[in-house]
Amino acid sequence: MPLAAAGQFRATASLAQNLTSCRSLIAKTIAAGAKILFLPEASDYLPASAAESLKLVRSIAANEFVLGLQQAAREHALPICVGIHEPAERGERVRNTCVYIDEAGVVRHRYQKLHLFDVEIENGPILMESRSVEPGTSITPPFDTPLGKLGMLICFDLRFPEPSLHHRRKGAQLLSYPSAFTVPTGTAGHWHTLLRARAIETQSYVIAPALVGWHNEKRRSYGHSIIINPWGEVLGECAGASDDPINVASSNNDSSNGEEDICVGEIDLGVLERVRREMPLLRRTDVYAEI
Ligand SMILES: O=C(O)CNC(=O)[C@H](CS)NC(=O)CCC(=O)C(=O)O
Repeated sequence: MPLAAAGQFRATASLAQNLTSCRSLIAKTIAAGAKILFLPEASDYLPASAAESLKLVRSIAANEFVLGLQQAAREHALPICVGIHEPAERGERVRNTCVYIDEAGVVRHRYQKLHLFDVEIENGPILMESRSVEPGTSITPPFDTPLGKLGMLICFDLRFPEPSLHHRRKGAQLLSYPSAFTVPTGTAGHWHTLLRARAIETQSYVIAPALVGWHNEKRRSYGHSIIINPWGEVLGECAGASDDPINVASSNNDSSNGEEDICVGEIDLGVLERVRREMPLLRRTDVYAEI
């Protein structure tokens, strides 16, 4: 059965450093024999502020991080699905997008994050994504990959069942959620619970690669990149953020604490068909609205 890989690393504001980390995840993916690699949200850079994001953002064609991944995809004939930033058409904002690079190194599909993370949680994260990010306005239809039909969503989208059910109705077999989940919400169980719910209710594979560790003095991500099957079972999972104190400058690319890693899972569409056949989820759209 073909393997999918989900990678995690500690992104910083350096595109070059992040490319180096992702190249090492690509090497691990090849060594594991996986046929497709999923990389986290904001893999090109994790900014410390909206101003820094505007300074770092560039178009796909001029993004050295994406160009490097395209070259690696071509070299290894490895499709790569990755979260990045793109400039918005106008205004002082960027787009939070996910692109699918095929085995020839061509950017074939893109999706722009629909739901933005604006939260002010006591003793928790205060993040206002909509200040710097322009929300998407459409769902990219599921498309063929060597492992099955893929529907792309991003991070905070995982809290909303509607777009994943929409993908399922359109034929998706795999759902991807590249993420940069916060530590307080991850520790509360939201990451595992919601992702397993999305897998169980859509009877699909869920692949969620996540950033991990300290990105800058203020921001740390939860990690726990994960692959879940249509029965809700966890097939593979990476470690969480280590308890190391803030160590932004020296610790990137340091895989010794286990943060930079991949997990893999077998994608068996026979299992998916069996789950869907054995437990048909027939909706009562005569009673409530179809999504
Ligand atoms: O685009 C960037 O620069 C990086 N983007 C992110 O880190 C995004 C928006 S701040 N993070 C999340 O959506 C976390 C959601 C989350 O943690 C939850 O739902 O609990």
